[in-house]
Amino acid sequence: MDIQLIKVHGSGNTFFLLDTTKLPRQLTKSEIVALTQKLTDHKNGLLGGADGLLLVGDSQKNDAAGRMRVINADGSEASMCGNGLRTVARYLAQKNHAENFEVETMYQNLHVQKAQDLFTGVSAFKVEISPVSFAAQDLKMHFKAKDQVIDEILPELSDTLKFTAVAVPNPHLISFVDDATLQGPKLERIAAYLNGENPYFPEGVNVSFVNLRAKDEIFVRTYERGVGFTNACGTAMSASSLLTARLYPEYANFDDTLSVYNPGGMVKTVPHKDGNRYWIDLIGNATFQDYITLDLSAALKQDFTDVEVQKTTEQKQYLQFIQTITK
Ligand SMILES: N[C@@H](CCC[C@H](N)C(=O)O)C(=O)O
Repeated sequence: MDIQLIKVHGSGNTFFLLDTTKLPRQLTKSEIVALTQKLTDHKNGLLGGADGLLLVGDSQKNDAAGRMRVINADGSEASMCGNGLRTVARYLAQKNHAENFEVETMYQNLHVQKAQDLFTGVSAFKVEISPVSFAAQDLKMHFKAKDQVIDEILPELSDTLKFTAVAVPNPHLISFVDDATLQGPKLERIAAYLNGENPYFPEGVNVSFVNLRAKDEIFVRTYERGVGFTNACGTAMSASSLLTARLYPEYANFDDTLSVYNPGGMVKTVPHKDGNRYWIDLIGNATFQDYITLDLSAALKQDFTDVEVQKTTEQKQYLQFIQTITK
């Protein structure tokens, strides 16, 4: 069976996007896991691999333009993906000739909207990141007698770093650090531990270090659950922006725009608060790099010899955009 994929990225967070409505039959769970692992493998995968697979389907209740499922590189399914949602929004916008609509995700329909191009040929979308929760049960977090962790030292992880745990709705553990710590080995040590067998986050957690750069400017480095280090994680950047406004009001205000730099580029975010409800707007590129046709059974054997690839010029333009920003 031939399948069509698009290799896409948001801030260098890379995915293969598959419109499952175009398949003659639906894929089984084990085919989805195996296909993701074979495609995304950075050594032997397709086109240098990727960080995950995005499945675009029909909205189940028919109250959204489509549905997004997110499969991490290791085959686990995530409840949300901010960078991926921008590319799915662009895909559905083109498919349905619409600019402003909702996309169904695991827990909630989310509002998405076309935004102004970031640069010539660099399409951008604004997506809603929601629902937000600090509750241990939503994070599937188990620190003794703690219902939430907000800006506290967790001696189980580090004697000096303060952490905040927040679900948006996928789980994030975030620490604000200085420049040396941002680039140092602690992030990998802590994140690799929490994404292996451990009593605190048995289902794993995305871990980010954030550096406050200037008013309305932060840098975020993330080690993702189910993937490892990625160039950027949209939900992590959104959660980090919200925490900047909540914990460091001298660096950001709710309802104001932040520039969030990351190893793969830059996005804009706007954290919002209404009583106890938080949400974030995430605005950034939705880049389509390659249109791909391949045979499913060959792909499941990691045989990519007969794959047809049509490269776009969008990555060239994205790299030009990157030249215009200072990290
Ligand atoms: N890269 C994504 C997040 C993908 C899911 C994450 N690894 C998880 O398991 O929660 C983003 O841009 O938000």
